[in-house]
Amino acid sequence: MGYLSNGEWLTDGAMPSSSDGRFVRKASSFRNWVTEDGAPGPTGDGGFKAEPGRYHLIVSHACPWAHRTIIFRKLKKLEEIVTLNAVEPLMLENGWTLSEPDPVTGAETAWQIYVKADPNYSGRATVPILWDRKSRTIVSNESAEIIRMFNSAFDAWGDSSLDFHPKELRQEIDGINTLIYETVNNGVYRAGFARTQDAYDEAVTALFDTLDFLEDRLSRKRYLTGERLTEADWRLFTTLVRFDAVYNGHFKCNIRRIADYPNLFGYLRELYQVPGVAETVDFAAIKQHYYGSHESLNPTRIVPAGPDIDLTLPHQRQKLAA
Ligand SMILES: N[C@@H](CCC(=O)N[C@@H](CS)C(=O)NCC(=O)O)C(=O)O
Repeated sequence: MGYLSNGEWLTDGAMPSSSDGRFVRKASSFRNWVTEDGAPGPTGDGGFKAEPGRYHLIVSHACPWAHRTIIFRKLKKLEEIVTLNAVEPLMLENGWTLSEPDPVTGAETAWQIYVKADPNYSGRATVPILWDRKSRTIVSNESAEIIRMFNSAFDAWGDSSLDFHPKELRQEIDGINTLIYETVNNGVYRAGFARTQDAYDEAVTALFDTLDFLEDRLSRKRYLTGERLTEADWRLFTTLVRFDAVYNGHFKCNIRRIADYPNLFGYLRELYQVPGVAETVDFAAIKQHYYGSHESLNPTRIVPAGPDIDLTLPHQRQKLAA
């Protein structure tokens, strides 16, 4: 995996891991916010006013972080408001690449977009990227914040009746997000990219402890915070939907499959069946990306055939409605 050093693309870097073999994810660096009136958000600089046709989202269909932003764009009905372009599934020596130059930025790779935004940029060239046509820069490369922008900043055009981060549930959502981020969303990567047995054991144990906890919670509640679908559910969904297809085998998260957990599996099917969501899930791209991009984990790059799992089967979660 390559990275940028002072605007130069280098490919001799190892994946980020600490000296004790633990995988460490770097914090995102563009942290501005699109807001209704252009005022600065909780972090970063102002000047990014919500306007139709002004912003452009670069995603990978394989990436669970980018997938959150694709789901929010879809469910909040922002497809005509924020344009989208997707990189190719494989991430090799040039990092994420586009099959043809991006019509908005002119870039052929994700790293070129970072250099256009900051000619001296140092760090990884990750997706998602939210690009501003007007100031020709990156607004944000942090999915957790892009989904908050999509949730409310564009309500003049999108579906303002949907709120995935309602005030009265914010504290609960933030709490569950933290647990799920550390042990599940990033936990699968900490297991898969561990360089030592101890680092792997620690990650896989914490991951399955949380899955067991969530299984119990979802036996009583229809969604993570109760009766209402929130941001926390969509953040969990993008990891769950990849789990049996890639994390179970490729990242060695194989104590159990999601299909072995009746409640988590029913919940996964229900979220998958929310209108519009299934079309955001590209299993071929997901499998090709993971099995084909990480040579150190899968040198043959052979993509396994399974699993044979049907997410369109009835979920029967209605019985949990109050
Ligand atoms: N914190 C970021 C993480 C994004 C991220 O790590 N994306 C991965 C793809 S799944 C990526 O682009 N990796 C490229 C690299 O690390 O070089 C977010 O949630 O937006």
